Amino acid sequence: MNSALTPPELAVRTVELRGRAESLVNHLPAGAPLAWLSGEDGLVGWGEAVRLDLGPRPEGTSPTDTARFSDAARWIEGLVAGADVRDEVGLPGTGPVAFGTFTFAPTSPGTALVVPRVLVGRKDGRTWLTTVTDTPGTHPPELVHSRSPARPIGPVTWRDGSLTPEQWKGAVAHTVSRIRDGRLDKAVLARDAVAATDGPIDVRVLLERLRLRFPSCFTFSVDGMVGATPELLLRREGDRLTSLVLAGTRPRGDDEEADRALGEDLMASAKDDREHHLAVESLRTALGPLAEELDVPGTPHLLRLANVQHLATPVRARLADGVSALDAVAALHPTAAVGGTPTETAMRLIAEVEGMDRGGYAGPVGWVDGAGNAEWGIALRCARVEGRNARLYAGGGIVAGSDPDSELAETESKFRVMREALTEPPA
Ligand SMILES: C=C(O[C@@H]1C=C(C(=O)O)C=C[C@H]1O)C(=O)O
Repeated sequence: MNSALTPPELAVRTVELRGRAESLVNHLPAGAPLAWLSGEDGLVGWGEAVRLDLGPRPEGTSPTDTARFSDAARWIEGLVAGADVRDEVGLPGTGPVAFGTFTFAPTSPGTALVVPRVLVGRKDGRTWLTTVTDTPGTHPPELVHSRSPARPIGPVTWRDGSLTPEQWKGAVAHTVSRIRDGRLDKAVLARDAVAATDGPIDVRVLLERLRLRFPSCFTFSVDGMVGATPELLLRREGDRLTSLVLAGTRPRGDDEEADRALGEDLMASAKDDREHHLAVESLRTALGPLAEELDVPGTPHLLRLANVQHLATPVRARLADGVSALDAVAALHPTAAVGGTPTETAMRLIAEVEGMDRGGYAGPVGWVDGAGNAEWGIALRCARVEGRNARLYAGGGIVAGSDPDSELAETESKFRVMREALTEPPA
């Protein structure tokens, strides 16, 4: 547990910036950038005005324990209550903003919230600058930095993660047999792969490649977790909540005909329909008690990304009075798109058979502002970047009809997001 559960008082200023149309990534200094980008819009931040590190809960804690979310919510409330805020823009993402990464499991280290010293944001053509200092009327030293050019990423070597592909297929087969025995309906199994290069990885290079290649996704960088997720756990604007449930996957085809055939096969597949249905129902069950209105379409649509296609269901809700974004995150995580059904049985199986700690992978990643607006994605298509190494993660939903070879191929399609961000030659 962090000693700083009572945050310091901060002076927060947001002003509009005019005539800035360049990529938000260009504003970032080297180092540990904070980012949440969707096409041209989003937030980037640097410097640390204040941070909260939440350590792992003790072994034996229930896998569905939500203390890390309530601790974070309390800390943010204190921070906002004590802040001196002057915000002349007043949009979601202005004023005080905390970026965060929550671990998938409560017993893993790595949950952190960071309030940057400097933030640049853009939404619908409006750009703003927020600075955070300890004394009103001052500028943080991080405001002015010389723009260092992005450092190219050198040649990358790869090694297996915690399990070899054969071992991982064994874990899938074991999971299928548990599902057929009737012990659970679905579990999402993931694997890792490790990249090493010749010098510190400049996260700005990854961010720019990911943002351009996946404009409909959320490209993120928070405390070492870097990726481009298509899955929005929730967006909160006022009392409106939106979410996008994804489950059910095919690769993209090599030509238009093959691509269409793969999409049609996905839309007609009973196995994928079941996987998707379980993910949607887990969201409905979790959100129901928090919502005044809940709109869940009956059938999914096809979402095409550069590397894969998914079954997708967009959900809308109006939140009941007093329900915060982090209350909703705590209730929703983990959906059956990344955990399984029943949740607790699936979480225990995942811990038993994956042979790795997921850390922030498949956990919530995103930001929340002082007015309670927020965007939290599920940290997928991502890696933990540390120095010259990156540990990539990818998984897939296992149900009674799953085949280990196809599941392995699906994880390879999902790894491509970060593999190509690491190895794409400069344009
Ligand atoms: C688990 C991942 O993705 C999730 C699992 C999916 C599936 O099983 O079809 C699809 C989208 C995501 O909800 C991942 O990308 O690692």
